Amino acid sequence: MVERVYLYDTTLRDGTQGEGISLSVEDKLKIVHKLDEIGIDYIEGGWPGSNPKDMEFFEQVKHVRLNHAKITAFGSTRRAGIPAREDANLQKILHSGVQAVAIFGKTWDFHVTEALQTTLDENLSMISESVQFLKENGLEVIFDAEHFFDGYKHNPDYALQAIQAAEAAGADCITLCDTNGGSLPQEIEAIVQEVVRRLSVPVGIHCHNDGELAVANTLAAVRTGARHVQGTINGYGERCGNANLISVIPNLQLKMGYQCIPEEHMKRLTSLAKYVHEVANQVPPSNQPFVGKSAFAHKGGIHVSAVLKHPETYEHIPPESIGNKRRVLISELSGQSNVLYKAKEWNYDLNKYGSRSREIIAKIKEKEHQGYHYEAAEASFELLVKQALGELKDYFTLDHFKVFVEKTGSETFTTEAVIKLHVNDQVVHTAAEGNGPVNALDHALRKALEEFFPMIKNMYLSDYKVRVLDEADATASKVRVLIESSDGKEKWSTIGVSTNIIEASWYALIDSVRYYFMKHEDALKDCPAYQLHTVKS
Ligand SMILES: CC(=O)SCCNC(=O)CCNC(=O)[C@H](O)C(C)(C)COP(=O)(O)OP(=O)(O)OC[C@H]1O[C@@H](n2cnc3c(N)ncnc32)[C@H](O)[C@@H]1OP(=O)(O)O
Ligand SMILES: CC(=O)C(=O)O
Repeated sequence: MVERVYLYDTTLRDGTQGEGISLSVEDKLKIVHKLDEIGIDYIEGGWPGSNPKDMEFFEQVKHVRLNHAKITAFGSTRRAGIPAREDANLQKILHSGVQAVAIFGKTWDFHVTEALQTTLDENLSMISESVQFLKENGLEVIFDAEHFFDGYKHNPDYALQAIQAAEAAGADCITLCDTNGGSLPQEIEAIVQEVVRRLSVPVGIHCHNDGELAVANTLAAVRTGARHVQGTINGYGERCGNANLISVIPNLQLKMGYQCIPEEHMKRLTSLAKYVHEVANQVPPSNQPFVGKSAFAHKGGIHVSAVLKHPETYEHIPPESIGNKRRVLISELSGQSNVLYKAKEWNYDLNKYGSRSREIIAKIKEKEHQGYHYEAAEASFELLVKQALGELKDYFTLDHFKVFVEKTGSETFTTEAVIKLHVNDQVVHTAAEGNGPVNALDHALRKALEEFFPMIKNMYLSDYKVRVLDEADATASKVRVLIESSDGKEKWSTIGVSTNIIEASWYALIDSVRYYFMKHEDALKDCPAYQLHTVKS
């Protein structure tokens, strides 16, 4: 039978101890729903004794119907020198209305004498009396053995006495914490093995990522008997973060054969990770293992060639199994296979064009050498392919444009662009103002084309980025302009490179418009200018 590992999510508590992470009560409630849906067993909502926001969360979450997860509160053992029933933190946990609680207690003697500034015996009493008090009040109690691994390395007898005190007082699970995140997998394995041998209650693991080993250490603990795993979505957490459940889950379930969440929910991992990044207002790291945009993005030609034959040549798991997808990138490191793959994605059968894919590759490599970066501008790449195949329509041609920037005295800058284009056999000549030269050029181009292609009103520039390519040349440097455009439904990116920023912007701008027209050729039939010729490659 498949063995079960229980998941305890602390995104809403330890996750918010990460720099830059702050969640409102509404954010926390939204995340609770998603965690419950995917099958997390315990959701630690916060520390009721810490702040009014967490108290409000526990009030509001009482009205939320969950299918699976238990909402859990967090807190510490009682303060030194007072009875547990008089401890304000423990009282607040009881009033929070939860059925389960995790309380952390000291297991490293150094922390007892230096941080708590109390005696080793008093700390053992704090642990056992706090656990007992919460148990007597009907709660499921998880004891988080703070700094357990460091404590065990310095004074194993005391560390063991501390967790045995929690067990004797009735704790339902003892979670061993690598609080400073500095332990190595082999240390975790040996220590967890020893603890599992000595305790009768289930053992859990809670790892921090200071040595970049939180996931590895968590897996090592499970290998040697831990069956309760604590972590956060996307690895948010104090300092360098906590064990990332988004990586822990597929490793345990797909590779080590444990069951953590229902099999059919595995495909939701990618969207869960993105959702939590979004709510937490974090930019998702593209190289995040398993779920990042680049996690299955193949760039090197050798890789793409092999992946097309057998995906497992360069993929450790099928991307779809966790809801991600394979991508192929175009760059100077591409081979024919990259181009064939992309062409197939766009439904072009390059095989019928003989050696064209080689010519396309040669062109890309040459352009990338000039400063182009097609990986970030797939629309420009698609135009390049279409043009090379002789299938790109000649929507308009430029006669010339002029851009004027004027400043007189204390007046603000004014900018104007004049443009002359040919659309079929007609000439169009317009001018427009803008809040800068590229904006004025964009306005003038649109104004000129609007009469022939009214659909241009539906598209707009959604992002504009400039990067200086060879800074050593200062103001004579080459610049790369990347433009992102949208029609409200789709987004596409185009590129231009030149030593002149206006010229680079122009190339990116016209690619953006040409791409839009190319993708909506059916709609172009209703446009006054529909009599298009193809562009010579
Ligand atoms: C390993 C972890 O991640 S533990 C969780 C850490 N998270 C947080 O600290 C976030 C929430 N914390 C808070 O809101 C506040 O720190 C509070 C409300 C808990 C306490 O605030 P204050 O009463 O002002 O105390 P302060 O934060 O300055 O110091 C912590 C106190 O807790 C004591 N303490 C620390 N661990 C424990 C423990 N396991 N059991 C009992 N007391 C403890 C410390 O000795 C210190 O006591 P002192 O004030 O007598 O020196
Ligand atoms: C309990 C906890 O968060 C820790 O020891 O890291």
